[in-house]
Formats: sequence, structure tokens, C-alpha cells
Amino acid sequence: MSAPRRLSPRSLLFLPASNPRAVAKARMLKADCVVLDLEDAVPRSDKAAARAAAVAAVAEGFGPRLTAIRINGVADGEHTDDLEAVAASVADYVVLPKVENASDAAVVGSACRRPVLAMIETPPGVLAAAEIAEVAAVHGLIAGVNDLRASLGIPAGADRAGVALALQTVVLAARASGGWAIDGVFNLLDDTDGLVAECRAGRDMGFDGKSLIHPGQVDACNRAFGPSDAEVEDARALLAAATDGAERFRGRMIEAMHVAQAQAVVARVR
Ligand SMILES: CC(C)(COP(=O)(O)OP(=O)(O)OC[C@H]1O[C@@H](n2cnc3c(N)ncnc32)[C@H](O)[C@@H]1OP(=O)(O)O)[C@@H](O)C(=O)NCCC(=O)NCCSC(=O)C[C@H](O)C(=O)O
Ligand SMILES: [Mg+2]
Repeated sequence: MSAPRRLSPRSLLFLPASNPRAVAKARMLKADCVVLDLEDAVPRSDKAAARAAAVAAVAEGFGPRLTAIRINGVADGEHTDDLEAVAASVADYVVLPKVENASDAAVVGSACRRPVLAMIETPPGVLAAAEIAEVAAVHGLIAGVNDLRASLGIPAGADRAGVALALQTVVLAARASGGWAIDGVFNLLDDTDGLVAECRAGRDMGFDGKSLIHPGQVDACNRAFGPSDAEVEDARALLAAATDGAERFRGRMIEAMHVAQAQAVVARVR
């Protein structure tokens, strides 16, 4: 993975490219990245219309938000048409679902002539995550928890214990190659407390941000993945106090890596 040029997104809002009301709504939301979906959210009969709508939507623009188009997977009959459409579009990223090997990610990056966000959502994908992340065009990995649960035989409503190793593998692979690590979706649309808890758990695992599916999830996710006021205050105080080597700061040991983490927090605020 070549180093991503942009700050990692806290929130990636997926929406069916075939839904014009959702496209319009996304322009009013504070999602860091908008992902126009051509894959699982779009009925088979609407694929061609969704593709045209996605290209038109990114051309019209989403203000300061990053834009991505999620294409259909390499084995799908729509895949080739999707590649051509993304190549001709102004989307910032192509999201490739169900990636299982490095070669597919490289081919898609080259065909679309833009960075790839590779979704890790099958057992072979998890086992190949490190090689996929190493592809120069791949700027980040996204965990696909719904497909992971389905492919592992985990009931849809189960907690994240059964996918925890896969999620941590996604973070390890992304970090090892310097790219973004994005957590999967939270399906319960009306459970804000559950969403916040899952965002925090994802952040504590090392994820940079989370995939979202509804406008009501955006603000809570941005708050959870952004540094809190207390974290920013602590980081600034640490940077003011730190000299060199191991030191005591507010009752805890700090060393060079804590200084680097504090610098990252302050940079994020800027
Ligand atoms: C999940 C939904 C189908 C729910 O739809 P609905 O009940 O109709 O939503 P609301 O009535 O609450 O919507 C209120 C307004 O918000 C707009 N809206 C809804 N969702 C979005 C969205 N994602 N982005 C932008 N705007 C949205 C509605 O249009 C309403 O606006 P208005 O009409 O003006 O009043 C629906 O939320 C939805 O389709 N969500 C996205 C689904 C999706 O993209 N899925 C694919 C990605 S998830 C995934 O597959 C992850 C991975 O692959 C895995 O395996 O885990
Ligand atoms: Mg999926």
C-alpha cells in the first residue's frame, strides 16, 4: 500500500446509488466519505441505472466529503461495466467488495486508475489481508461484518466475538502497510447506544473509522472516532511537558511513542 495522501475518514456512509433521495440527503450530512453502492444494496434490475446515477452524483459533487463507488465483485457480470464507469468518473476511491487476493485488487486499481479500498469479508480474504494491503493501489481495508458472519456461519444477530479475530487481522494488515483500517457496519438503525459502544470498541481495536448505513449514525460515529475534548487537552499538556526518554506525566509513564500519539491527536484537530 502506498501511503494514503489524506487523513483517514471517521465515517464512511454507504447508500444505494439507485436511491436519489439518499444521494441528496448525503450532501447534507457530515460523513467524511460517501460510498455510492452498486453492489448488495442495489436490486439486480437497477444495476445499470445505479451505475449511471453514481457517476452523475460524484460529478455533481459532495462538497468536502471524500467520494467512493462500491463496484460489484470480480466474479459478477456487472463488474466490467462498473470498472469502466468508475474509470470515467471523478470518484476519489473505488471500493472493491469480497477481495480474496492481491492480484484482483491490483487489477481493479489499474483499471479504475484510482486508489482502492478493499473489503475483507470472506475467510480467504481475511487469510490474504496482509498481501491485499501491500498492493500499491490499496489505500485501506474495510471489514465487511455482514458477509463475514454469513460466510463463517455465524448467526446474523450474534455479537462480534466470532468475528473479532478477523477484525483484528484487518487492523493488523492495514497498519503493517500504512493504510486505513475501517470497521464494518452496525445494522440496528434505532440503537444509538449500541452504535456508540461498537464505535468505541472498534476504535479501541485500532480502527480509524466505521462503515455506516443511515444518516442517524453519522454524528455519533464522528464523535466516537474523533478525539474527545479531554483527549485533546491531555495531548496538548503532554506535548508541553514531554522532554525525552521515559518520564512521569499525570501519574503514568510516557515515552517517545506517546509523544507521537499526542502529536497525531493535535494534528487531527487542526
Ligand atoms: C437501511 C435502509 C434501507 C433504511 O431505509 P429507511 O427505513 O427507508 O430509512 P429512513 O426512512 O429512516 O430514512 C430517512 C431519510 O434518510 C435517507 N437515508 C436513508 N438511508 C440513507 C443513507 N444510507 N444515506 C443517505 N441517506 C439515507 C432516506 O432517503 C430518508 O430521506 P428522505 O427520503 O429525504 O426523508 C437505508 O437506510 C439504506 O438503504 N441504507 C444503506 C444500505 C446500504 O448501502 N447497504 C450497503 C452497504 S452495507 C454493507 O453491505 C456492508 C458490507 O458489505 C458487509 O457485508 O457487512
Ligand atoms: Mg458485504
